[in-house]
Amino acid sequence: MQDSPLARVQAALREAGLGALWVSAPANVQYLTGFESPEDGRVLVTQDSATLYTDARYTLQAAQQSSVPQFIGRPPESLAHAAEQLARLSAPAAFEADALTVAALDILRESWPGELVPTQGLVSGLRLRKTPAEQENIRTAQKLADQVYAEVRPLIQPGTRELDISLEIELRLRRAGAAPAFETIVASGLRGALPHGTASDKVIQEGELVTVDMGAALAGYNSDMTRTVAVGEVSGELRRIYNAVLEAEQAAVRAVRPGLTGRDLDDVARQVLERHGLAGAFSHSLGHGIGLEVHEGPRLAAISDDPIEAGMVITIEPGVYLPELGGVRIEDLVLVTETGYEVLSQAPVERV
Ligand SMILES: CSCC[C@H](N)C(=O)N1CCC[C@H]1C(=O)O
Repeated sequence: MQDSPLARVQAALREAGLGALWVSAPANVQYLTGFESPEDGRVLVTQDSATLYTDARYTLQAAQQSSVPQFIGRPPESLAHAAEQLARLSAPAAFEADALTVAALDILRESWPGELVPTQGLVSGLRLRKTPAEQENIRTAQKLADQVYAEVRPLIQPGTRELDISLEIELRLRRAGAAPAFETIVASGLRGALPHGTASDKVIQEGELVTVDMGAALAGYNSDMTRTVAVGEVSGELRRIYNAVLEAEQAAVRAVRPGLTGRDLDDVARQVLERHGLAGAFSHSLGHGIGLEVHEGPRLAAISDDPIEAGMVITIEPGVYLPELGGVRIEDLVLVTETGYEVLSQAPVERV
């Protein structure tokens, strides 16, 4: 309890001179309570209590899953209940500025007494470094993704539609009790130049590269991995960009250790691609943290000062996208350890 996420938020409230925090970001609601339908939940955390607010569709589920007491009801009753708690406080209450619409804030201001101040990162900052239990959840999700990828890899053949690859992946994830962490990306041939090229009805052809970007969501935690594979013999230019991306990816993975920033790692990959004359075609950032959300801190980007710390789980995913030729992305899921890194994604990276 002493070091639970809730206890740490309460300590942060005391330190910041805040009486309470209204938590509305779904991942933060789940992190603090264990409630697995967090889009329909909010939490009021005070310095010495916490209440999960949800509605009657979740009475039983919330009782089973939530580690904090529940109030079952909708606004205005739920907000009136929270107002009673807030009326007892002498310090201002805070809300999550990055997870509340202007309209929702207006309703809170009309419903509650006292000052309401914006905060950012109070809970999501705690989520950056994963506990051993969270690491295990992500590891398990990735193991399943590796297994599903291995089962589906033989289907990536001339004559198969991209859609049929993604359907197979998603069906197998669901059969195993998981869900796709995001809409599976299967981008073949020229479509490979689309970084978010979700599967289409395009038929895969001999001589194409196919990028598969997939993740499993299991027990609330997500995995994320990309492999690009060749179907038959590919052109020399496709082979060149594939090997450049692979070199960039491996260099960045090997550089991972605590003490760097997200920018340092992004630089490592970008410099390799620069040497190959391909940095201009690397149109996104190197990677991101992952956990209860697919995209969370730290950012691994040219503009990111985010520190890399032990316990973080990050993706390393450089890509090169050339509209006249296609594209390549290779992505591993990496745990930052005290001394360096551990690669969690085990699906083979193929030679092209
Ligand atoms: C829609 S989720 C995409 C998952 C993917 N692995 C990913 O994070 N990216 C693919 C292109 C870059 C990066 C991103 O920032 O979206």
